[in-house]
Amino acid sequence: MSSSHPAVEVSGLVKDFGPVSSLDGKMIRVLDGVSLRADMGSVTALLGANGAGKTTTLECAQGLQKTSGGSVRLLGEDPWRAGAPLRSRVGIMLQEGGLPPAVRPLPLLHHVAGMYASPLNVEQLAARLGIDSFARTSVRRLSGGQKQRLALACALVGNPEVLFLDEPSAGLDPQSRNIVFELITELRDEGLAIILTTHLLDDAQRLADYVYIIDQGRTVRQGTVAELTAHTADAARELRFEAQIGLTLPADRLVHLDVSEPSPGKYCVNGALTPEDLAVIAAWWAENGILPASISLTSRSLEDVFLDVSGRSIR
Ligand SMILES: Nc1ncnc2c1ncn2[C@@H]1O[C@H](COP(=O)(O)OP(=O)(O)OP(=O)(O)O)[C@@H](O)[C@H]1O
Repeated sequence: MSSSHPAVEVSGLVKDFGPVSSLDGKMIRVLDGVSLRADMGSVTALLGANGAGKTTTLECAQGLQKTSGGSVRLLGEDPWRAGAPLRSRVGIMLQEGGLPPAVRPLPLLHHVAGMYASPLNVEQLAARLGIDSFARTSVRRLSGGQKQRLALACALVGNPEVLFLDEPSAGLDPQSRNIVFELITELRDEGLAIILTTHLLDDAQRLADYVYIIDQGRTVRQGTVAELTAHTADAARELRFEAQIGLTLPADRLVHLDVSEPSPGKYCVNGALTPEDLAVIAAWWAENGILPASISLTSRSLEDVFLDVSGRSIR
C-alpha cells in the first residue's frame, strides 16, 4: 500500500455550477476555497450543514466533477484525468447509493468483486454487514438502511486503499450504525484512508481522527475533535439539573455564568464553569435542602464549535 502521498490533497478548491436560469444565466459558486488533506490510516470527516458543499468536495476529489479552480490530488494523481488503475484503488459510496433496482444483493456484490484484481471475500463481507439476512430481496424492495449497507459493501468489495463515504450513517438503525462504525474503525486501523461526509456531530465525534468544518463552500475550521473542542479561552461547560419548579439560583455568586430555567424545574448553568462554581451550587443545594432528581455536566461539543464558526446550529 502506497503511503508516500497523502491519500487526498485538496487545495483552494473552487466549483461553479451553471449557467443558472433563475440567476439570469450566471454561474453559481458552491465551493470557494476548500482545502483539506486526508491521510492513509485515518478517518477524515467533512462536517457541515445541508448544502455546505461536502458532497461536491468529495465528487471533485473522486474525479466525478471537474473542478473550476484550485487543485485536487487523489493518491498523488489528478483524479479527473486518471484512468482505471487509479479508480481500482478507490471505493466510493455515494449518498443516493446508485444501486441497480432489479438485482439481488449477493449477485451484485459478486459482479462488482469480479471487476477488481484482488477483491474481498463476498460472503464474509456480506455476513459482516448483515447483508446475508436480506440476500434474496431485490434492491428495489430493500429498506433505506439495507441499501446503505449494500452500497457500503459495493464500495469496499474491491479492497480499496481509499474509501469515500457520503453520509455513511444515513438511514441506519442504532445496531446497523454500530456495525458500520466498527467496520470503519477496523478498516482505518488496517491502513485505509477513509473520507466521509456528515452533518451529524455525533458521527464526527465518534469516528473522525481529523475534522474539516465546511460552511458555505469554505473550510472554516479544522483539527482533531479534541483540538476543535478544547479552545481554552472558551472552554464552556454546561451544568443541568432537575429539581422543584421556580427556584431562584444564586446568580449573584455565579456572575460570569449564564443561569436559566429553560423549562419548569429544569435548570441550566452555562459558561466557563470552575470547580469553585460547582462548590457554590452544591452549597446552595445544601442550604436549601435541594436534592436534584438528575444532574449532568457536559463539555464543549463540536456543536458549540460549529455554532461559533457559522453563527448557527448545524441542524
Ligand atoms: N449540479 C448542480 N447544479 C447547481 N447547484 C448544485 C449542483 N450540485 C450541487 N449544487 C449546489 O451546491 C451546494 C452544495 O451542495 P452539496 O451537495 O455539495 O452540499 P452538501 O454539504 O453535501 O449537502 P447535504 O448535506 O445536503 O448533502 C448546494 O447549494 C447545492 O444546491
